[in-house]
Amino acid sequence: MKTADAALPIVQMEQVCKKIGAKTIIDKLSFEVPRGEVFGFLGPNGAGKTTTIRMMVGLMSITEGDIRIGGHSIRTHFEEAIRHIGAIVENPEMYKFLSGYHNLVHYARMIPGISAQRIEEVIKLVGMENRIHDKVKTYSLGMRQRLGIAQALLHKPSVLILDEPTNGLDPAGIRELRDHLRKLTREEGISVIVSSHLLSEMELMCDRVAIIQNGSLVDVRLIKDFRQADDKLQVVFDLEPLDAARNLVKEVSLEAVYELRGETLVMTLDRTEVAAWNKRFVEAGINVFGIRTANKSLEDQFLEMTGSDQIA
Ligand SMILES: Nc1ncnc2c1ncn2[C@@H]1O[C@H](COP(=O)(O)OP(=O)(O)OP(=O)(O)O)[C@@H](O)[C@H]1O
Repeated sequence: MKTADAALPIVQMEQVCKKIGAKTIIDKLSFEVPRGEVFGFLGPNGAGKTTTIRMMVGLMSITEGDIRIGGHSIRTHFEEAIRHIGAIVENPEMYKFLSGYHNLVHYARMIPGISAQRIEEVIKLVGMENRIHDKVKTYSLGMRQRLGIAQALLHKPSVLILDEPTNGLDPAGIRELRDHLRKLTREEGISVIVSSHLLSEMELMCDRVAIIQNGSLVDVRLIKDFRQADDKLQVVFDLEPLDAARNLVKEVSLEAVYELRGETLVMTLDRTEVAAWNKRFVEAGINVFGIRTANKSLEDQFLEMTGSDQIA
């Protein structure tokens, strides 16, 4: 959806607080979701992801602060703000004995101005052309979810918000979902917000993540920055004979950082040095059986940031 505010972030969280009774569930949460990205909302169980998403989509009131969607305040300009959102927060209602197509037609009737052509478009966007005329009861969980996404896209929202979309999906289903979400950002220019407590899934799906814990923001980072956070690589060389390799390392460089770990030699290197060391070992008659990196996983980095072992 083109708006005069196209340069603004699609979602702006401004010092959002949610209190229920005496309990503060969300505490001064501020961050921005740039347009055209898959944005992850990550935190351990109970961190406040669902509460935040419910506030974003207008299902729950905001105690303090504001949320702007496409530049419009959800507090003062609810209709304009909500028009930009397509969301699946709870399981979408579907008629299992109707086809996917008839579900979409039924749903489209409730939204003014949805054309038959738009229905065809959303079917294509979620890649369901081949199965759309089958009954929903024959669909896998992943297909039901894609139908839900198609339904949420009918009114051409600027941002699609999915709460824990990978729940219950197998790895193939997750991969498929990721491909479809990426396609949406590319082909429809739509922004996508997904929540999850699973780092591994976020890494696969998202361009950027906001990490929350106990209702507060820990950090917002590009996934690729996590990958580049360590510019030095820990490189594990599987070598034989190991003693000769160690002697060579000592001979070549006094500064080389290395350790013997089991039957391997682990060196801390710039990426560009890896090939040079491989060459030196081979030229010295040392057998190189394997080279791999052993850097901190994204997960380790998250755990360090949140100081929590709850994120799994
Ligand atoms: N209506 C409510 N009344 C009181 N506390 C609530 C209410 N709704 C949520 N909470 C509490 O707020 C906190 C955040 O809940 P929320 O469901 O937003 O977390 P979440 O990050 O989505 O977790 P999960 O991954 O488990 O769904 C939890 O401690 C929860 O118990």
